[in-house]
Amino acid sequence: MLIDTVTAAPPTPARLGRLAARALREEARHTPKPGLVDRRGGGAHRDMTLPMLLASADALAAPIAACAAAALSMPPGRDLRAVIGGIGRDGEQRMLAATGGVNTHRGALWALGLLAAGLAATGTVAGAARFAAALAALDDPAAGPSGSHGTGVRLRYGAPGAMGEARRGFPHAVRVALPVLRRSGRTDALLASMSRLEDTCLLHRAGPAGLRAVRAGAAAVLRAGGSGTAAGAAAFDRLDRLCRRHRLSPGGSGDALAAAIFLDAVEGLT
Ligand SMILES: CC(C)(COP(=O)(O)OP(=O)(O)OC[C@H]1O[C@@H](n2cnc3c(N)ncnc32)[C@H](O[C@H]2O[C@H](COP(=O)(O)OP(=O)(O)OP(=O)(O)O)[C@@H](O)[C@H]2O)[C@@H]1O)[C@@H](O)C(=O)NCCC(=O)NCCS
Ligand SMILES: Nc1ncnc2[nH]cnc12
Repeated sequence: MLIDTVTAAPPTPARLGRLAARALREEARHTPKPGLVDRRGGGAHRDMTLPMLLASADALAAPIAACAAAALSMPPGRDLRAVIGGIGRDGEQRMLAATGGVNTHRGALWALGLLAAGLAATGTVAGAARFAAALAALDDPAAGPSGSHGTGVRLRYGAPGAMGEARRGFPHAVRVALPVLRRSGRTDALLASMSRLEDTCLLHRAGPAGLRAVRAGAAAVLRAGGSGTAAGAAAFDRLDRLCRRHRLSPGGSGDALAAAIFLDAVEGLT
């Protein structure tokens, strides 16, 4: 269920930044997560560690707070999109400085930055999703050509990726992961997103076949009753091994889980 009640007062931008960084740390520490960095190690990522993700999370508190502050200081529209684009690019540099050049949280900064802006401006999760979608629909006037993996995958497979997800109001964070998080916990929330998201991280690494295998593996765990049942735990183990063996990373779903943890924490304040 999407809650659309107005909070007494939305948290301040600084608090939203702290809550977002905490959500990113909690997502990083949550264990086990197939293919993702967790307390056991780097999963499918040879160049990431848990301490690196924690440092990256802390580096993003300030830019996410700045996105929220910007949304309070001007009406939604092209000027705000331009300001938030600048904050986002600066935030990406901070992330890269904290990680020695590794893209740990580009998608997460994008999602949590836009959602924090929407929470500051509207005070509700549903309002934040609409606000984020409307801002993402506007072109970023300063965006240069991007050689990102997401761009490559969009050109090759037509996958809408992180941009498409934002333009739809982050449905995998808001409508898929968040309700499952509340009902069944973080592991199943991650799996719910993995079973449905067209993750450009998976497409880039393993093409449509890799994406299909991960989606099917996550769906199998949920069909078996979730990670908390014996049959679900066995299916989870198979998925975990598959991701490690073939270096399959559901990075976009890691971001969706972090966003859901963030939204849940903000709603919990009211
Ligand atoms: C719009 C931007 C997000 C840029 O998007 P683009 O797709 O061009 O860029 P990417 O660098 O590919 O980053 C997008 C990240 O989003 C995650 N993601 C993937 N699929 C989806 C999806 N369907 N929906 C939502 N999010 C998705 C994903 O993050 C994870 O992947 C990380 C690692 O990815 P990668 O760099 O490809 O690395 P590896 O596979 O590990 O590479 P090798 O080691 O093999 O080399 C992972 O850890 C997750 O975090 C994608 O990475 C946006 O950034 C933008 O426009 N920014 C400009 C500034 C701005 O306007 N900001 C405003 C708000 S702050
Ligand atoms: N735990 C994690 N491991 C790798 N990439 C991620 N992106 C977001 N969370 C992640």
